[in-house]
Amino acid sequence: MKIDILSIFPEYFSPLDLSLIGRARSAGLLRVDVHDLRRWTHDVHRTVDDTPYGGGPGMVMRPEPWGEALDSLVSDDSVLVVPSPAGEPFTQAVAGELARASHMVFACGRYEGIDQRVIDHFSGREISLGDYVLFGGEVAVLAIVEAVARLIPGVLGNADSLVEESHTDGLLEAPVYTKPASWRAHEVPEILRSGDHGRIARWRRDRSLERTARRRPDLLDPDALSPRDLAALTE
Ligand SMILES: Nc1nc2cc(Br)ccc2s1
Repeated sequence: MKIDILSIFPEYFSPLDLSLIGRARSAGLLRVDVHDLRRWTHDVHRTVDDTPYGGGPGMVMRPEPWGEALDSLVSDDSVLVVPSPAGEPFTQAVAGELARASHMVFACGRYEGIDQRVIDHFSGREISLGDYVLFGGEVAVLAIVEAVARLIPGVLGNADSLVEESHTDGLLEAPVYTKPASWRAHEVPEILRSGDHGRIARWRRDRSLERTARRRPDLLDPDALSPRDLAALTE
């Protein structure tokens, strides 16, 4: 997969050189290029913003630099993602969808946002990480790139990790434990040390259902649960 990121703060993306993503880039599984939007300005001050039509506080990002930048990066196979507080919710399902794209272009807005005509002209997909407002799209792009990159075959060393993690099956993942068996008088649940993999799998499913019902009842779809699952929720 090829990823292009446009921002007035390209240095925000140095973390993408680290760890798994850094290794994926070195292995050729992923190519990430970051571009300074000011490269497509032509005035001495390299201006990227102006006052909003209709008045109101703050500044809006001008369409011209975005238009020239996106003309040079976007093709018919590209998916343009524009992080925005007004976007569709970013979910694991959306991450899975984006992971199938061959080319993603991310437009990082700042100030009050990007002139809407840019997003409309390039059929950008506005995506929100949650109901809060950041200073810009850069932090959101880091999160989206990480969530998508780990779904690309070969990026995550152990693909099994994808199977039981939160949201893969629509539920929150069960709690996890490691050695020592006793830590500050807190014991690891005995069943996890039993070696009975069938009972362990059931225990984890029950904990996942309980945790989801308690913290994120909105994720529960009773029609998608087995009678055994429903029984676990009513115990
Ligand atoms: N939650 C989010 N806040 C923002 C703010 C700006 Br400015 C641009 C993108 C995003 S995504």
